Amino acid sequence: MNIAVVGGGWAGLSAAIRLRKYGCSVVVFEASRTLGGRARSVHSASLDTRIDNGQHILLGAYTETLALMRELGLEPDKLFLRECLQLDSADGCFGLRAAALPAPLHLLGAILGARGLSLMERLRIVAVTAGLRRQGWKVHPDMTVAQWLDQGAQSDHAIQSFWQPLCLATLNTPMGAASAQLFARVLQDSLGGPAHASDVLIPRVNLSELWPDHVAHYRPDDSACELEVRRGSAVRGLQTSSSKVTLDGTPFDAVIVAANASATHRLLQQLDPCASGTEYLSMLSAFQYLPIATVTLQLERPWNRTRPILLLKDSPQHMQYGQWLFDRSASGPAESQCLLNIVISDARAFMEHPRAQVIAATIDQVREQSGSGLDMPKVRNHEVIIEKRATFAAVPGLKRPPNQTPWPRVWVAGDWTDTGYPAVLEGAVRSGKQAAQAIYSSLR
Ligand SMILES: Cc1cc2nc3c(=O)[nH]c(=O)nc-3n(C[C@H](O)[C@H](O)[C@H](O)COP(=O)(O)OP(=O)(O)OC[C@H]3O[C@@H](n4cnc5c(N)ncnc54)[C@H](O)[C@@H]3O)c2cc1C
Repeated sequence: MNIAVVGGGWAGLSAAIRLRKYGCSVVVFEASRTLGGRARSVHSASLDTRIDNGQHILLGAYTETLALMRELGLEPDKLFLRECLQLDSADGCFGLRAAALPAPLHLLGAILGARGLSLMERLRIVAVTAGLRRQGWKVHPDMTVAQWLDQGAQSDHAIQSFWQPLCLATLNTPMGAASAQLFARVLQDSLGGPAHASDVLIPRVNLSELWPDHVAHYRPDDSACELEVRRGSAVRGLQTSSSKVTLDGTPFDAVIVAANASATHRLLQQLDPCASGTEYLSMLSAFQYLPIATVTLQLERPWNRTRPILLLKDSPQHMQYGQWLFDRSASGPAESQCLLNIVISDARAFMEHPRAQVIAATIDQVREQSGSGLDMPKVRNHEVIIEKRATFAAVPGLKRPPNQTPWPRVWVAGDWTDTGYPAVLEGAVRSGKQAAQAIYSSLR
């Protein structure tokens, strides 16, 4: 079988590996010169080094992603800084750390021992989470995270210090609009699994190098099947017949379109109209998107903070929108030793301000919240990367398309398909694997 994959993001590459393992010949077409899609490395001219398009973290619960890396012969233990769940605010006012106990006691210990929350607030967090577990991690599909927290009698203070950062980091959607069901899925995976599922994994190397760049060398057997990766190769035309699909004039037995939802829409709308095609296309065009901004500061010397990740308190009235601070001296490659990443999820408000002002405010925010005795070294240079369509808005009632399309020999994959996850790496990897399995069992 000769299969085409459109898109060299995590979903497309995951599909390609699985298909090659099944003994198919695969060609991956990637529009960009860099593999990885929304989780890729870029060259920063102002910092004169390679950085990521945005700070990413993975969880111990990302089992398919870790398995895929092992399949490629890579060693996740070396490629990630792995830590048990620990959240600390940069100003030291809030903190929790998973206890060295079996699940779920490790998290019970973390919440009951949390610094900066009253006893009542801690008990209510435990109660609302335990209630969710009893309900099989299911909530009403129309409910927002804000409504769920309100129902769980969470205080404003607990919401601001604990729930809001968690919701924005995992769904990139404000609590008032975010789907409680998708949030519950994240909690289920990280809190409802074994103790290591809630571990936080910070890449030690840049994202494209983590595994996407290794895919072209994947050779699971001695067969003549090839896995070819064509970079800088955007697919523009797609046609199907009962026996073939054709991409820009080249025939294949089938295709997995693993582009983002809007690029996938552009390709699929070229196909012959069919009964359920209109409904399928309308699911693809219904997504709304939200931006993520990453401000990278290059310091004069490494800061060597004790924690690689810290929570920041935002203060919109001062144009301070940073939510998380990553000190790359603890986790990054050698060339990242002096870099700090400040992450701003749902960065719409950040984008409204003049760039110079909002960067100065972000630097002030980090400096002010970093506590005495830990003076931040001088900032030498900075870079800002805004991914305008970082993720789809994880709102309630979203209809997400399945991998199988109404057109014969055409499958799709991506974090936006019906994975049950919000837009995350593990969802993309699982979607790719699922599409490959489906295509193989239907065509062989
Ligand atoms: C700044 C940022 C931070 C994030 N942080 C996290 C995090 O911490 N943890 C986490 O789990 N997730 C995070 N995510 C989400 C994660 O990056 C995505 O869920 C994941 O990368 C999506 O992968 P994908 O393969 O589905 O899609 P994409 O990465 O969008 O891949 C699609 C690919 O298709 C290519 N393409 C499009 N059209 C064509 C065409 N016509 N021909 C050929 N190629 C085409 C594109 O160039 C792209 O490479 C973050 C995302 C961003 C942007």
